[in-house]
Amino acid sequence: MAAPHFIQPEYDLVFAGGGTAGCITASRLAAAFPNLSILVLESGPTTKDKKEHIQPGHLIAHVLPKAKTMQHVISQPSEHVGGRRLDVSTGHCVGGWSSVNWLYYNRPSASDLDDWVTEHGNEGWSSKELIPLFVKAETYEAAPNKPNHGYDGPLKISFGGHRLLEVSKEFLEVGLEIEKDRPRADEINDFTANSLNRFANVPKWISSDGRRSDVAHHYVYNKNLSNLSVMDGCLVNRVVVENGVATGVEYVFDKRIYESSPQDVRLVKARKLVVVAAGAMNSPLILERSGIGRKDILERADIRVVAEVPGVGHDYQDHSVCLMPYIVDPSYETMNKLWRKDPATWETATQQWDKNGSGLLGTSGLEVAVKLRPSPDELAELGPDFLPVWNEFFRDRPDKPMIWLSMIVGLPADQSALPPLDFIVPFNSLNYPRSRGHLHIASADPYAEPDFQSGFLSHPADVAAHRWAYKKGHEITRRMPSFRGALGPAHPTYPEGSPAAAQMAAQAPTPIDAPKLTYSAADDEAIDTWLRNTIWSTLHSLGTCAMKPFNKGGVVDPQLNVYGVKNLKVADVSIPPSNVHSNTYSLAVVIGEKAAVIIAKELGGSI
Ligand SMILES: Cc1cc2nc3c(=O)[nH]c(=O)nc-3n(C[C@H](O)[C@H](O)[C@H](O)COP(=O)(O)OP(=O)(O)OC[C@H]3O[C@@H](n4cnc5c(N)ncnc54)[C@H](O)[C@@H]3O)c2cc1C
Repeated sequence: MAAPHFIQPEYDLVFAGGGTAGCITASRLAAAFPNLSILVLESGPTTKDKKEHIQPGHLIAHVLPKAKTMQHVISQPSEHVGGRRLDVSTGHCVGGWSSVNWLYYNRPSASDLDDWVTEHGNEGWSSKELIPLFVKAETYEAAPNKPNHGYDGPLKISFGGHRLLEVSKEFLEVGLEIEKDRPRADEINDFTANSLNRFANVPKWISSDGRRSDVAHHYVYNKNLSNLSVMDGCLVNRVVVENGVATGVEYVFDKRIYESSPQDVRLVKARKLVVVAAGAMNSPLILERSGIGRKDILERADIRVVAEVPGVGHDYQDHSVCLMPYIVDPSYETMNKLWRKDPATWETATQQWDKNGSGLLGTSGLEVAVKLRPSPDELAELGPDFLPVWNEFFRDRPDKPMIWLSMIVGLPADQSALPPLDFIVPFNSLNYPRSRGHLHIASADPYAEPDFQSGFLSHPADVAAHRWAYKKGHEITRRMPSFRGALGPAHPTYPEGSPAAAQMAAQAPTPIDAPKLTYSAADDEAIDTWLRNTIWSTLHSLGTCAMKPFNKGGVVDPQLNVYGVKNLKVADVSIPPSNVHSNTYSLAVVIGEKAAVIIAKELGGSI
């Protein structure tokens, strides 16, 4: 299909990328300045009124290999991950990752944000200044009258149309029983240390009537703003910079969406400002294609240097994740029954959702979590590789967890490649990995694969943290009454004769009061090898256009201006200068809101 758009030659503001932060900033500005013309160019397809973007349980559609709503970014092979090339996908549609993500509601610690000021010099980005923006964006249906939550913002947060599956309940019950120092809480998102070491049923970015709280439907489609044009299938190649000023962008109609569109390069001018909001996996690539980046990287791709900004794409960060798939008794309700379209489950779920948004289609199957910060005894278990990181980074920051343990009630993969069983997947997401990667262009072609390295497990402390947390997850899961065994090939292969190896063969739950497994050095080595062969990304890529001083590797200043170019900003999850412990949707939302405030002020108004 050829692209149907009519795009004017000039707008006041042009956005490269119509994802989470981009849609929010553009929508807030369009509403506040009715005379301002705003264009958003989004490379992915429209999401309007499509069930796979509205029904949370339908998210499996985006996991399928041929899904056009995801862009698969493949890393270079690395010895640290067993020589594998990792697929770190990113949302590729209007609404970006907010339209395809797993809907788990999670917020950073206050110190994660305060570090951006105290360590990286970004005035205006402290927790005190940002928390009101978290509050402004949400309607917290999960509980009334909670401090630091909002009750009239665009994005609804609740437990979804399906509050807690039986298997999730078991996870909480067993966790509470064997982790006596980690009690139950009804809130683990209050920005403080009170959120740590507590088991909780977590709310989701889902309204209580079972609908995904994406930004496309809640900031754009429902607003009908006549001065805001969001064009799908428009792939931005580069920002045009003339005499040090960004004056517009060049784009092509994305052939992955509009297959028969001619590939001629089009130009749209920006009278006031260009905002790059293409996400952490694409914003640095747009800058580099525009001639903004490290000199040798630009020259290698035959691109004229417009501004030498060596920090572009330099410090890729993420949360590496360790997934632990287990089989559960078929009598339990799991998302696998829905995802493989078991006729009875699908029919019931459809009826329930059509009636009032309830049932399995009203959840993502991600319902429980505990944010783990090790006790002194546990620090000893973590061993000498982790201790220096504890002393240097964690010890004096009591609101920072090391890792969070959560669980998906289902194995989220192409179901046609799986046996027709019921699974649960506990997983550990490492909060502040020491490992770093990079993301650069390898060519000037906007469709070309980038030069990407995740950096995962290149620091021994990260391996130690994952090894420790894997054992913790296993101790809980093997005691759950629904447990029917580990999915063999997806767990460590221990040396013959070790107690851990015997346990791997178990197909029935372990008594709750059984002693914890002990692991030999050889067992630990088996876990490390398995980690390297299976570690993956939580898909929380960030930091590739960091907001830091220029001489410390920064790409943008605290007003989000790209160093060395006028009228050009970056606004998305590529700008955090350091990691946060939480998932990153809440962060993208607050960056979108903050960017709107900054730009509104520069335009002589306020939001
Ligand atoms: C599968 C998945 C599950 C996740 N689960 C959770 C979760 O449960 N909870 C949570 O808090 N976070 C989750 N996240 C992360 C979170 O959703 C993202 O970090 C956040 O939404 C990113 O927002 P952003 O604005 O930085 O980028 P995006 O939302 O990705 O926006 C960037 C947009 O730019 C577009 N674009 C890219 N290149 C170009 C170009 N050249 N021209 C034009 N357009 C372009 C992209 O298509 C995209 O729409 C998940 C992410 C993924 C991928």
